[in-house]
Amino acid sequence: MHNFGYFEEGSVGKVSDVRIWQRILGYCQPHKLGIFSSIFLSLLITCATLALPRLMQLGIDTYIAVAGQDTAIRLAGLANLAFIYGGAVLLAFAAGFIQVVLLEYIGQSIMHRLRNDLYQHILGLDLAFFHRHPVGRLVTRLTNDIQNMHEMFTSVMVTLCNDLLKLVGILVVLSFINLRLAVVMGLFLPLALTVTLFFSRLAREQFRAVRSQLAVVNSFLQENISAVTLVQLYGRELASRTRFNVLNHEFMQRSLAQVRLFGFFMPLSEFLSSLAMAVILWYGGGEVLKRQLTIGELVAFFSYMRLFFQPMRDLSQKYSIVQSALASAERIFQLLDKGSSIHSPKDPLCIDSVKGEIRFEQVGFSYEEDQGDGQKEGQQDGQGVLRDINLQIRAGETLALVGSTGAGKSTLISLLVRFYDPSQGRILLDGHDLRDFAVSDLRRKIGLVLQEVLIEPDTVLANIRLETGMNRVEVEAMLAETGMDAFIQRLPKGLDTRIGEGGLDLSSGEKQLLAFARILCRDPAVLILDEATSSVDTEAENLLEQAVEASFAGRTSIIIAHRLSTVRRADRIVVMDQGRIAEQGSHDELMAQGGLYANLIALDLQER
Ligand SMILES: Nc1ncnc2c1ncn2[C@@H]1O[C@H](COP(=O)(O)OP(=O)(O)OP(=O)(O)O)[C@@H](O)[C@H]1O
Repeated sequence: MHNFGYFEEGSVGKVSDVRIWQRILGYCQPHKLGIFSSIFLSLLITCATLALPRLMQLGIDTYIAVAGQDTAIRLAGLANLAFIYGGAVLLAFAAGFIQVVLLEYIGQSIMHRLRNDLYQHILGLDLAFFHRHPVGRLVTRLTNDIQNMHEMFTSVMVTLCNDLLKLVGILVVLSFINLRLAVVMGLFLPLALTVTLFFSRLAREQFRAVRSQLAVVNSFLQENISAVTLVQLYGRELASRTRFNVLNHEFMQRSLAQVRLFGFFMPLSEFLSSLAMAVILWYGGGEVLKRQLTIGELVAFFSYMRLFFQPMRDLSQKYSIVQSALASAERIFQLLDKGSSIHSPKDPLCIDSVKGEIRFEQVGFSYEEDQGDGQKEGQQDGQGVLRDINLQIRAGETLALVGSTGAGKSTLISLLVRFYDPSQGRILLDGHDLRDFAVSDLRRKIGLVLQEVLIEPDTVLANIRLETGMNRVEVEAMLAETGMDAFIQRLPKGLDTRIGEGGLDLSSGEKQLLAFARILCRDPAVLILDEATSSVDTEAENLLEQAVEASFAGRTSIIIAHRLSTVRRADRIVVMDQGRIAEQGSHDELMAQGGLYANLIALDLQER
């Protein structure tokens, strides 16, 4: 059964939407020559196909249905015509082949560019966007939606172009042969068109109904089979079977409705075509008797009418594919138009070296949720995740952030590297608002080591230096200085060990060390560390602690601390609670206060 394209969220593209077409044409622009060549090939194919009935007519009228001519001459004439007929068939075949390859190439190139554009765009979007859009949907944009458009560019465009030309061509040729008969045939066109469009709409709805019911059946199966232990434990087999039976029955009903529709349309289209033949037989036959039409012309008419109905059937199906491709295009372009809320200024500050003094002034923040209607809703009835944060961190100071789960520590750090901007107040680096720096420059100056590490399939050296341009000797010196060379020496080929896909799999401790080395390559003025909550092996942990200590010297450092040893080492400890700074001071001062910090220590900072 025909696939009517991929649909999502019940959306269907409007074929009349000019803006979408304009943007699609924008992507076609570099392939103008190829597209024009393909249209030219369409013309060739149409001419060659339409010549066939005409050659048949010539054969009948000039050589077969005439009396009194020498048989040898007639046979020679027929042989010539057969030769030309064969040539036309060959031409249509060759042009068709070249056209398919050409359009496939154009389609693939356009999709390749679109996929790249989309991926590049997605990578540049702010984190808030990713919290609002599930990853699965974004992957769908890059796969199914693009595939949908590809289908339109290749299979549909070929047939659409050829079919439309063929329809017009047939009407023109028919009117040359016999205008009155052509007009009679032309009356069938609106009827056939209406039936086809009506069918394509119904078919699309049926197709979507079947697909959505299939999704229901699939998710039921997934849920129930994965929870089969519970189904058996609570004796829910009968209830589960009954529910499945209902869903399964509905699926069968919808599938059968679709089959009935196809079963009706296919003969209907055949019926219309045969009806047209009957009219030609009656009216055209009469014209032959009145000597207004030759036998050859009548035969040609029959052949043209056969040719006429095939494209009509094709068009009904292709129209649906175009609609679903346009819906895909609309979703893709919407995504491409989505701007990031984190911008670099037009004229960013250019300061080569910063000292690393940080100031939070009346900072407030809430994760906003887009309600889809442009309205933004703050969390907890306007109560932000961070509130009234006033904090000054001196250049070179080591600050430990502690607090229970959900206190807002990670959020505070996210604001520092501009994953988000504060909803209120401002954050200053060396007296300059963070928003005055270029985002990439800021993220080089403020290095954040996260617990997740993105490994690229390459050597350890390449993974450490990334795009910094640091040479091998410099990397080795940095590793030796921080004591991390011991980690490298443990690897089979040292810095040249291949890791990631197809290479060595690093342990979580080793990954942490790599992430740390990576940040140090950028020599950031401010170093931020989210201390590992998961346990890493003791050797890696020791190495990491040693490296952290070495790299904290002379740098502003902020660490989300989960270990007692870390907080003791810090110059100052900031305790967060429900989005506010609850306490701050040295370990001894805070212990003496006997407040929140003392409680956390009693739990050994266990609330990770
Ligand atoms: N992307 C997000 N969207 C909405 N709310 C979020 C998001 N990230 C965190 N939150 C909420 O913000 C609050 C603060 O979270 P945050 O991760 O900053 O706390 P934390 O102190 O770092 O906690 P933990 O130690 O568990 O990491 C929590 O209530 C959390 O549920």
